[in-house]
Amino acid sequence: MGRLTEAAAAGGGASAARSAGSPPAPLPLSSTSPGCAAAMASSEEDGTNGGASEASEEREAVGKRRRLGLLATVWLIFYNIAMTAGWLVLAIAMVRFYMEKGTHKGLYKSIQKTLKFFQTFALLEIVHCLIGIVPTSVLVAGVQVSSRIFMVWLVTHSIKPIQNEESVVLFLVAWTVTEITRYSFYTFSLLDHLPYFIKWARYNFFIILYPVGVAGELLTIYAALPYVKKTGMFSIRLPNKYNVSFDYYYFLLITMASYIPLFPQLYFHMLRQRRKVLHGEVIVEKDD
Ligand SMILES: CCCCCCCCCCCCC/C=C/C(=O)SCCNC(=O)CCNC(=O)[C@H](O)C(C)(C)COP(=O)(O)OP(=O)(O)OC[C@H]1O[C@@H](n2cnc3c(N)ncnc32)[C@H](O)[C@@H]1OP(=O)(O)O
Repeated sequence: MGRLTEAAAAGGGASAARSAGSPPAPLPLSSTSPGCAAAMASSEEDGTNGGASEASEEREAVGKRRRLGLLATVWLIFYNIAMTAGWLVLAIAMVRFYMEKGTHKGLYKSIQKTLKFFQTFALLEIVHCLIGIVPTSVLVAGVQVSSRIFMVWLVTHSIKPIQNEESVVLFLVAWTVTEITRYSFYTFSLLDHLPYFIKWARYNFFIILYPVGVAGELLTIYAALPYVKKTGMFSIRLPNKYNVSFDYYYFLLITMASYIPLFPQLYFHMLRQRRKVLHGEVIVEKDD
């Protein structure tokens, strides 16, 4: 999935096209949606964007609402508020647990229902992309959400002996901070009242939280390997009437290996988004 990325000086043409109502199209791995970028002049990193930029942002927001339609906007506001609230509840529960017990042991068990509910609910993000109410790439959202669902249901929920690993806390904290920031970013954006610090947090926290989260996930899968090998869980052995075999142990190894090509793509995608949104660069991406 090779691609050429060119960062150019900010320009408003594409943005104007979107504001005029051009439909959102499914995008390649990196979203090329110029929404924020075109609206923001490059002086924005320090939060001192001038009146012209604010007017431009306002026009952008009006265009975005028109493009989305009322029903989709209302739904997304509801969805993002619900998700922000859900992850906030999770954050509070984790802090309270640690303050009361002074250990991370038992933390996963105490928050697992809320985690499973809200992370599974996030499958709707793929639906949002598929039906075109958000311009995120289906592939980006798909990799992001499916790897989380996999971690929640097929690793941490299914393999009880690893639930007290420190690495579980690592990815839980990274996910929670990320999602509170991300969903509140979307909510305030849709309401046209985006505080600069939320925008800043959305496009800076990931620099640390993404590697921390991925490290937590990989270490957790690694910790699960001996148990999976010993029990043969989720594995199908030959001979059987379908003549099919599947080894969950090797599946986990392959999944771990797949982080090597996939994670850098997501990380560099976010770095490009950061340049676009915070520095006003327009990123033009072409398939090779
Ligand atoms: C079966 C097993 C499979 C296993 C596979 C294994 C391989 C996995 C390898 C990789 C693993 C990653 C694991 C992840 C770990 C973590 O999460 S660790 C914690 C740190 N994480 C992060 O920081 C996550 C960062 N990721 C994101 O922010 C996003 O999820 C994204 C999917 C990468 C997309 O970001 P981006 O391209 O910036 O797009 P969006 O933010 O989605 O925005 C594009 C436009 O769409 C609008 N929009 C999107 N969603 C909404 C919404 N819900 N409501 C309203 N609007 C939305 C958004 O505003 C943008 O609009 P414009 O401004 O108009 O462009």
